[in-house]
Amino acid sequence: MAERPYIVGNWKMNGTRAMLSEARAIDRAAQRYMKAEVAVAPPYTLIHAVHREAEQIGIGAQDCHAGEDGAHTGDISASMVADAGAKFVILGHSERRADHRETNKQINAKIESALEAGLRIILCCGETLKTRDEGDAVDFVLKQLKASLPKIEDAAERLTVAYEPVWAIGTGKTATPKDIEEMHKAIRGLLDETYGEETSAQVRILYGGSVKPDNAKEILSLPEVGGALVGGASLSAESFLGIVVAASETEEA
Ligand SMILES: O=C(CO)COP(=O)(O)O
Repeated sequence: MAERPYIVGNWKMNGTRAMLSEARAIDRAAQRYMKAEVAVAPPYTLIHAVHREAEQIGIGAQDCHAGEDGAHTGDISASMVADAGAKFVILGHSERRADHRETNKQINAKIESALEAGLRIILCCGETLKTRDEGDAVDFVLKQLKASLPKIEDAAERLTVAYEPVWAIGTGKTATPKDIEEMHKAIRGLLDETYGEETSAQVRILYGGSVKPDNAKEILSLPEVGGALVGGASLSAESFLGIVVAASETEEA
């Protein structure tokens, strides 16, 4: 794959200003591993501060509202996160779908709004264990994506898809290489169908779900895996950088 592997830390609802030293350490070390593209998505409260610390890594948000501004107490718009220094936004994470009942339609509206604000998008998808056990994982994920993918031929280079099986998030369980490969190939097929092969080739597909330094190399070497979306292991510079190192070693694979 021509593009550098994309390693993104999703800090979720973790981090106070004490975490800024971790962000600084990640940023300084990332300058030595230029074969990987490294980014973190801190909570809203830290976006601006991490942005000020960072010279190398990309900074993103974990969500945004679909509207531009107005009476939406507690919400943050795409242009507001961009103003704080975010260059991308994670949308459709399974924790948002579960905790806030976000639908594919709402996620699609957020994507359009974020693209409008000039942000890059990481669109998450993934099945529950029940769906996988019923043999419907691929169909389910493709349906999620079909309903939320933006109509954006010209913005494809700003789109990344992240496959995150719900049952692998924060559980220490990872999907098998065979399952990851099967799902990523199916997602690529859908992207080819939706945007055409040339445009689809610009969209990276990340894997997320218990990625750690000791399994990163195997996962990142799989066909169609263009990087990783990392939760727990992104909260310390040491473990996150272990994944960045693995990514920079697998780049030629
Ligand atoms: O949800 C995830 C990243 O968005 C994955 O989380 P974990 O790496 O903690 O399993």
